[in-house]
Amino acid sequence: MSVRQLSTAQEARVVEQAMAGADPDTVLRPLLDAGWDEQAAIDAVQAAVTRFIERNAQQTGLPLPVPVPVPAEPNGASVLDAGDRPVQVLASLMLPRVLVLGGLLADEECDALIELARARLRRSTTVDPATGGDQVHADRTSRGTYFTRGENALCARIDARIARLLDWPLDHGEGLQVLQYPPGAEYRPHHDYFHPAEPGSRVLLQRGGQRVATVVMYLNTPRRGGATTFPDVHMEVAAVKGNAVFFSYDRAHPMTRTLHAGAPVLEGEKWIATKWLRERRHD
Ligand SMILES: O=C(O)CCC(=O)C(=O)O
Ligand SMILES: [Fe+2]
Repeated sequence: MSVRQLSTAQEARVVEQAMAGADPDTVLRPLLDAGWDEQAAIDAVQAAVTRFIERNAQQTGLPLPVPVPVPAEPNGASVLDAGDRPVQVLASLMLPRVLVLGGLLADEECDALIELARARLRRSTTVDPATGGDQVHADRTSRGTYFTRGENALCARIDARIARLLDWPLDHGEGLQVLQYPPGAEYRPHHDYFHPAEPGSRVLLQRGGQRVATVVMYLNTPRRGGATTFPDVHMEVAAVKGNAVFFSYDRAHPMTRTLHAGAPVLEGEKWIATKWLRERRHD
């Protein structure tokens, strides 16, 4: 069976509706009413939207979007299944795509992760744009450590929980990074993707491709300060023990509005665990 094509007017309507965030049923309804077979209508709508995205990317010079984890639909379930634990959806934003999650970790898991990390903390580094190696940088005044994937039973459990929650293969995730921010420490605004133009990114991209999403888990509740902020949209996520913030970026570009920061810790300290998700297998 040949792929049925939309008329120019139908295609324009589909793109307009998709851009306005219409749900799939609304977009498909006029085609079904006009006698289209359901699968043919879905294929035609998908093809139209893909063509639009490609044209738009070409015209604007933007990179093409890649698939990212989609843990929740707009106005979907309030509680997500993470396999061994229910996780609450506390807030959701479409651009940037941000989900604030409640109860991703149990209190005891937060405490245990802190204790495992405490023994091996080092001053945090950032990626050296020239080489892709690590460098100590004033933008990042925390101390931290990395665990390899599944390094111990607790990390393995958290790695598996996140893979299940995000429906993203376990081996596409980097190992957990745990950070401690003492009072006054912060992580200034940055993107988590590797900047394509920087020479050092080549090395990092060879192993697993781009980062496409981040999960920042709060291992304690700082007395004051230490929110994760998204300056492009003036949003703050409060650091609350056991909660997490998920955000995804379908291309390595500021248009994703995923610029974010760890705001200064004003009183007490702040502990987080970060999981970055890659496009491909990260070994
Ligand atoms: O500390 C935070 O809230 C954000 C941490 C962060 O941006 C990162 O680890 O990449
Ligand atoms: Fe970050």
